[in-house]
Amino acid sequence: MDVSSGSRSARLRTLLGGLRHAVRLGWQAGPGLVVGVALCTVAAAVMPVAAAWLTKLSLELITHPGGDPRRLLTVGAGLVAVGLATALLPLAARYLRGQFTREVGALAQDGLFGAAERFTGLSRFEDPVFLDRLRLAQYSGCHAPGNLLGGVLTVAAGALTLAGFLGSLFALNAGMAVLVAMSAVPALAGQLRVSRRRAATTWEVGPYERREHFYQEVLTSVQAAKELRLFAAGGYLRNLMNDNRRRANAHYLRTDRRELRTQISLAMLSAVIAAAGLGWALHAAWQGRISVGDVSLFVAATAGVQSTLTSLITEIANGHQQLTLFEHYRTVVDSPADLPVASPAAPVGPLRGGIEFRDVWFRYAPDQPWVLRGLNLTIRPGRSTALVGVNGAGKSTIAKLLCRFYDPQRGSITWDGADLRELDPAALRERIGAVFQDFMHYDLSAAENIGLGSLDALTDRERLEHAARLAGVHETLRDLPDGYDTLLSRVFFQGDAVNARLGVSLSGGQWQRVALARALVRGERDLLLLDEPSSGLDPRAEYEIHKALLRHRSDRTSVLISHRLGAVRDADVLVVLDDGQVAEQGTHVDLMALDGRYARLFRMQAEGYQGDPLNVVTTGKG
Ligand SMILES: Nc1ncnc2c1ncn2[C@@H]1O[C@H](COP(=O)(O)OP(=O)(O)OP(=O)(O)O)[C@@H](O)[C@H]1O
Repeated sequence: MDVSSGSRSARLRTLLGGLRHAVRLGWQAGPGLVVGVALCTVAAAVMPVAAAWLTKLSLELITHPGGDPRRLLTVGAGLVAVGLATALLPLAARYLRGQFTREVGALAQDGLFGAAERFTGLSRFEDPVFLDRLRLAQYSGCHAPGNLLGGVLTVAAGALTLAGFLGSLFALNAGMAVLVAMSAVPALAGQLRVSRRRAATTWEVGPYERREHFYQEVLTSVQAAKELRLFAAGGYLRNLMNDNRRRANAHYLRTDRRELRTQISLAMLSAVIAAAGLGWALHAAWQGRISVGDVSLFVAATAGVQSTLTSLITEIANGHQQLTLFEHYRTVVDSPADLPVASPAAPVGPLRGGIEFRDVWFRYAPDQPWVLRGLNLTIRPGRSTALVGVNGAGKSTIAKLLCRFYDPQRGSITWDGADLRELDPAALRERIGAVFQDFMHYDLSAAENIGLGSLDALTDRERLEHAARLAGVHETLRDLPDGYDTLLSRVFFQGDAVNARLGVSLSGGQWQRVALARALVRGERDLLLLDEPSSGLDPRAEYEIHKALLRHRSDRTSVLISHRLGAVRDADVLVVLDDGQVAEQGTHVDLMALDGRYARLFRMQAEGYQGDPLNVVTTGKG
């Protein structure tokens, strides 16, 4: 629910729901800290009152000599204690609040990223609105509960002070007390409007700030540094970064101006009321109805009520803004599953009958073109299937659909006859090993870079080394300064602050082998997806790795994607994709005999290697 829209009562219900959620989160983070902060804040608020009473008592004891001196001593000691408490309590409250904010921030962050991890598909991470929300959720989840606790306590403490001042004013002029109190109503309404606008501004500037952040990252990332320096493109990106900052600032400026206008109106209203009150007080004193002392008390009480009301209203408006922003956190944490999961989900057995795409239509979003248009394809168990086609033909899309990162809009994909939508995605993925085209370089140790493929192998060095050997990268990793424990990163230090050492950077092909090892460490999974697993390898390495993989998976199901037809010609079935459908399929020999697209592409590549070097061609258009 968006708190900036909907009826007033719906908005209120949402805000109250948010408040309950924030309180629950705060309480989970540290009940002791919440109680500690509350006690310190309330105690600090009553200290001035205690000091006033003890001062009054001590003055009375002094002006009435002959009393018990021990009483004066006790009152004096009380005053010292109150003085000390007045100095120390705010410090203790600040310390506890800092600790509370850190604890609740860590808890909220864990909750948020736990929720993000529960999204089984990829579409949320490709949705700019969701990414904007995620950014605000991170901020508000970490800060809102702490700020709300502080706000609630400040309001409670302010209410105590306000009651004292308002009582004094009421004793002198009841009408004036009511008038000052009533002036809080437009002030509160105005400030709430401002806080709603502020929260809306934070949402509106989200896309600009996220883009600004992207440019900042690119301008300082080592991956982009080569191109940006060679192409001298840094200035262009810096301008884009500045442009997004300027746009965000323009939004903030508009909001600041509105806020200024509201606050000027409210300040003038307060001044008019205070002036009217002063006029009444002077007139009453002139006529002898009240004393000069009363005038001074009246002025002090009016100023006290107004300033306390202002700070109370500001706190309430801040709390309102925090709650409005906290809705982003709640929305992410309470988001429904992105892909429907059957309940109960059917078990996923070892692949025996094969995987079938039946009349599969798929596009990434309703406003985007179809990538697959009624695709029919069978992936036979125990066989290797190679997908071939021009750039954008949909090969990687098929690999992602096989992992159920998306669901097709029409048709079905079945695993041994069971629709993937009926299966538990985690159980399905347990049965799959994969190297994706855009595989990750993790700034972690070499062992972790492989072990992430199967967490139970993280501490099993033998398994890690076996996978690395299969991927042909064992010797490289073994010979690193700290072997498999070497950090594969140039942006973080290895070791602690005292013994910090630079990590190591691998070559593109070595990284690709590490990614392959990560897939292979999963062991004998039912399905292995290899999306361009050897594009960065030298020809000899590519040949060796393919031979090793064929040996390793001789009776296993594999889907290979490659533009280098020489690398996949030995696959049991070659599938040529075109226009979102299967254009040709068969063995290399079948397809060469067919003399269709595959044969043309294969001959072009072969000629490229043997003939005129200027005619080197791959299956890609781009
Ligand atoms: N995450 C995505 N969101 C939107 N469109 C996408 C996404 N991924 C791919 N596409 C589009 O889907 C089409 C198929 O892309 P896909 O990556 O499956 O092709 P491919 O055959 O693997 O290409 P290549 O040989 O270049 O790797 C392309 O037109 C691409 O623009």
